[in-house]
Amino acid sequence: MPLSPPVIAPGALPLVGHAGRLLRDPMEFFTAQRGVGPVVGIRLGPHTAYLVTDPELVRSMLVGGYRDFDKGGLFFDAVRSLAGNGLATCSAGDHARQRPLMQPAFQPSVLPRYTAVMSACAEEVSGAWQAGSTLALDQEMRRITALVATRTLVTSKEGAQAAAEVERGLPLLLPALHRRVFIPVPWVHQVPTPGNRRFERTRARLREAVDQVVTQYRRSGAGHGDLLSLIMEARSEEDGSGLSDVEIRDQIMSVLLAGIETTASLLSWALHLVSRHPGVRRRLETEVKTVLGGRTADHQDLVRLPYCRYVLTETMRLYPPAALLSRATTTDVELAGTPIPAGSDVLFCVYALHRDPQVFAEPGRFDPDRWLPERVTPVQRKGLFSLGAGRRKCIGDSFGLIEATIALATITARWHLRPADRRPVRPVMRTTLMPSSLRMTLEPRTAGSG
Ligand code: HEM
Repeated sequence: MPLSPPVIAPGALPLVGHAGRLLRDPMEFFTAQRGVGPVVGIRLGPHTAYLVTDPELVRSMLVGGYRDFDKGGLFFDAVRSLAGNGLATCSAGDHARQRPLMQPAFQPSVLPRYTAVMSACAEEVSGAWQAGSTLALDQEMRRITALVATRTLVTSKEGAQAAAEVERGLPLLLPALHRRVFIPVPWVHQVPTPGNRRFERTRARLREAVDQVVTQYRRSGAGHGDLLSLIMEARSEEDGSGLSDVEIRDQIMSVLLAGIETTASLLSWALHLVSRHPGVRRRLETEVKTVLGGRTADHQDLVRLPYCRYVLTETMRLYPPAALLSRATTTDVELAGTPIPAGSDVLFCVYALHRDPQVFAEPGRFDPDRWLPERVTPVQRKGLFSLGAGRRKCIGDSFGLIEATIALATITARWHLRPADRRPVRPVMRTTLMPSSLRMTLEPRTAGSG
């Protein structure tokens, strides 16, 4: 194929390029680029990034090309400023060493021990809600996932403090990180404006809290029976070495960020979609009532809640929590006839990829049944990137899905959620994709309402 430079996305302004549109409504902007070409140039000031819009090209990049397309680029450079060099952000070389050391903490045999805790956390938060009250459900979902983190990932007193700092700090840190993605000019973020100072203060508090966790686990020995203990105890099969203190600090930060915010986003969108689709809500309520019959959800229930899973999978298709991801090329490469020099930023927008009508019929429709075993197609399975693909696929995928299934079932068993806002709920990029607002009024489910 003859090589030619990328087509540049229309609408670039002098000096700033596409930065304004990207800051205003990135999902709309990225979705609009599908028709422009499989690889589209995006201008951010003097900088050109490459947006890949073709699902097959993205898969080939993630699966076969993971060394040429390494972690980095606009999105991960920004995340690295918070999460350091943990598993989610490290380069392929570090990843080959870190992933086997992290894997034992996430293997299927350890997950059942967390399910009861997840169930108790969802009961605790949703059990404290008052009938008739109106709540910001996205914040409540973050309360559940932060509580789960403190009771499964890092269970010490210091761990609870670190998770509380994450819960408090994320609403400020994540939108700021998002701005850093599209304004990749370091000095802009170093000017001592009130916003930048708040960012620095919050980040410093978070780092300090996480450092205290590492110090305390080192002093008292791991053995807390939590995920962090498993990570600290892991040893390389090759040379018997474990993770260093700095690596452990970065893993805690990564796991807290990834674990709390992504699952909170998934749950928020699921509650939003279910509240707007009465047919889906009724089927969900029937399944939950039949399976749980008023008792608390446990690990054995997971296989008996398939509709819950289809609802969550479909939610992540329409509103993937990790909606925008990036890579940095480590060598000169070529994608669909476009030459991409080493050191370039390559972006892919999972939200836009999931709305490709070639892959998903009626892509804008919320249809959990498209994931029924008799309906789902290989093209759909391959076109789903909500949990990534290839070697960098989400390590917490089962953990997050179990947590979301249990929380969705627990909330559905207790409550009807009625949207309290007339304004449409819009997707807003705050590093993860969150609803612009999710105020809902709570009505208890009566015995006969399912
Ligand atoms: C259901 C909610 C979740 C979603 C949608 C999600 C999404 C993702 C995605 C898309 C990736 C790949 C990113 C890329 O290719 O650049 C990823 C990686 C990762 N996730 Fe998740 N995640 C979720 C839950 C979790 C949880 C609960 C944890 C930890 C407890 C976690 C920890 C990680 C880590 C450490 C990585 C990096 C893996 C690697 O590079 O080897 N995630 N996640």
